[in-house]
Formats: sequence, C-alpha cells, structure tokens
Amino acid sequence: MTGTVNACLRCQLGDFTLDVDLTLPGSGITAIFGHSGCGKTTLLRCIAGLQPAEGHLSVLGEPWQAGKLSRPVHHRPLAYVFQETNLFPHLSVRKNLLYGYRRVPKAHRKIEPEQVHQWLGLSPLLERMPAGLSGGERQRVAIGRALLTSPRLLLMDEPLTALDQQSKQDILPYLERLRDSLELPVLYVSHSTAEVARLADHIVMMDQGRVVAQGPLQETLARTDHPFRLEENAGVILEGKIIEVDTRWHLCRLAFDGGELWLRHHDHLSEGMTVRVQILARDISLALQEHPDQSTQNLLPACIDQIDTEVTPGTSLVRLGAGPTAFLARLTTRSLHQLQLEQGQQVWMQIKSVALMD
Ligand SMILES: Nc1ncnc2c1ncn2[C@@H]1O[C@H](COP(=O)(O)OP(=O)(O)OP(=O)(O)O)[C@@H](O)[C@H]1O
Repeated sequence: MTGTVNACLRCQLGDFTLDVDLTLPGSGITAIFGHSGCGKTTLLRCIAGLQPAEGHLSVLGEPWQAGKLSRPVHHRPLAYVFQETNLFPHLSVRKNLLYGYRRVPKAHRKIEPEQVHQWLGLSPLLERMPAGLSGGERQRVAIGRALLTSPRLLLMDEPLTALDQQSKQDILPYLERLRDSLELPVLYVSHSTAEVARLADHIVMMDQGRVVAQGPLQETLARTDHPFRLEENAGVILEGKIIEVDTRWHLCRLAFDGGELWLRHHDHLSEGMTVRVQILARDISLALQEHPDQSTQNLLPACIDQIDTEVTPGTSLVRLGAGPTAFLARLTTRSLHQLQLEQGQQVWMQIKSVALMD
C-alpha cells in the first residue's frame, strides 16, 4: 500500500526466529516495544538490509525487498540512530551535520540544514567540537546528521538509553517537535513506557520474534486480550486539554473526550495546553456507587466493555469506556466476583494517580 511501511520478514539467527508482518503508518513515530531479546534490533537490522531476511518490504510505495530483489544497504534511503552517536571527533558540529547532506544529490534533498538547526536547537553548537558536548547535545547532533541525508525512513534504536535522566528530559521536547514536523515514518525502539507514551502515535508489541499487537497507541494499550500485558505497566495513555489551573491546591483540571480529571500542577502547565497522561491499571479501583468521600478527586462513571479474568493468578483486567476513551483497571479476581461485575455494567472508577507524560 502507498503511504505506509509494509514489512513481512523472516530470518533465523541461531535458535532465534524473527517472523513479523507489519503495516505501519507513513508518518509519525511507531514505537517498537518488548522485553529484552524479543527481536527489536533484529527487526530494524532486517529493514535496514544489514541482516538478510526472506519476505518483502516496501516503504512509502517503493519496494525495497520483494522476491529475489533486495536493495543493498546503501540503496535504502534510511537513517539509523543508535545509543552511540559515532560523531566524527575531528569535525565541528557544523561539519558533522553537513557530512551526509553533501553526499545527497541536490535534487533529492528534502531537508535543509536551517530546518534541522531550528528543530533540534543546534545553532549555538555549530562551531563546537563533539568532545565538548554533553551526551544529550551529541545525540541531537547525531539525529540532525541523520535527518540531513533526507531519508525516507528513520530508524532509532534506544536513542536515549545512554543519557542520564535530566538529559533525557531535556531532549524529549526536541523529539516531540520532530514528530510534529517531519513527514516521514520513524521506527523507535525503546524499553521506556514513559518515552513511548510521550512520543509514539503507533505501537508494535513484540514477543519472542513475533508481533503480538500493533495499532494506534491508545487503542492498542487499552486491549486486555493480547499475550503481552505490560504487567505492572498495563494502563492507558490519554490526551487532553488543561482547562483550569488551581494554584492554591497545585492542581490542574484536564478535559478529555469522555470526562475530566485532576492532576498535580507542574510549573510549565498552563490553560489551553494539550498534554498526555498515563493512568496505570493498578491505579484504578472500581465501585458500584459514587463514593461519598469527596477527598477522592478523580471519580468517573464508566461502562465495562470487557473482562479478562486471571491474566495472572488471582488478578483480572477490566476494560472500561468513559465516553469514547478506554481505561484499564486491574483488580483481584476475588473483588471481581464480590462486586459481581459483568460486561455492559455501569460502575465508578476511582483513579488514584494520573502521571503527566511531559
Ligand atoms: N548473530 C546472532 N546469532 C545468534 N543469535 C542472535 C544473533 N543476533 C541476535 N541474536 C539473538 O536474537 C534475539 C533477538 O535479539 P535482538 O538484539 O534483536 O533483541 P532486542 O529485542 O533488540 O533486545 P534488547 O532490548 O536487549 O536490545 C536474541 O535472543 C539474541 O541473542
């Protein structure tokens, strides 16, 4: 299909088999998510042509692999960003950035240096040498250098893993800006649910070389039925708008499609901002009646869509809808029986914690 990335690939590495069939959107960030050793890097290497695989691959309507045809690595217009930045130590930031750009014929250049400087805040760094940069700055330069090759596809393999917590926080707004400005597909491998929640529009969940779920982020995270359940991290992401800032109690009111929630105020939040929040299944409890205790700030009516009992011994997952927005609640199978919950029933969700993803 034009406008998408289609990858139906299979390869064998010793005892490990990668066998995937993916249809991914032609723009935005797709997170590739799964336990260590499930095959995320192998998948990117097959797409890049670094690892031979059987099957077919097309990117935005162009076949990169089909039958006997398999474009070699240097004929696949993609850029690959790793944990390690591999900048040329003897070249300034400006020259590092221009290294790939100059090798792209003028007619094929889609991304210009000024754009990249602006997206990634690189202008103040241009005359500096890589050795004098912080880890986060180096990674911004590496991403900029990758983009200046005007790729049709950007592969990012745990690009933030080597950074400390503060540098990760500092670089995330740049990646968000890229996501909103770039018109190319980005495949982003990460172990961090916070990164995925904040950046991705689409998610592929892998387990033992196979895809166990793929689809739009919010919808896919709200599924209860796939074998990869994120365990402690099961939960949903939702996007909403700040409609009130209550400085007295350090709280903000967030309106989303299906209701309103209170969350803790952070200095950078102001009325009108759109933000993403994560609500974990373990932070929602269910009640049959509206709780009389007014200290429970976040109490929402919802309808039970689906119940998945015994996802692990003694625990069950319940999917609920508040308007069109899906939530997941985790409760003990004993509570499920005591409350006599069933599909289609109206209940109250008590939401104990709402984590801001910005
Ligand atoms: N050259 C190889 N020969 C044999 N097995 C390999 C080879 N390369 C990778 N593997 C195996 O393939 C599996 C998938 O590895 P891969 O690096 O793709 O996983 P991953 O999901 O990216 O892991 P991580 O999150 O730890 O980086 C692992 O079991 C790994 O040991």
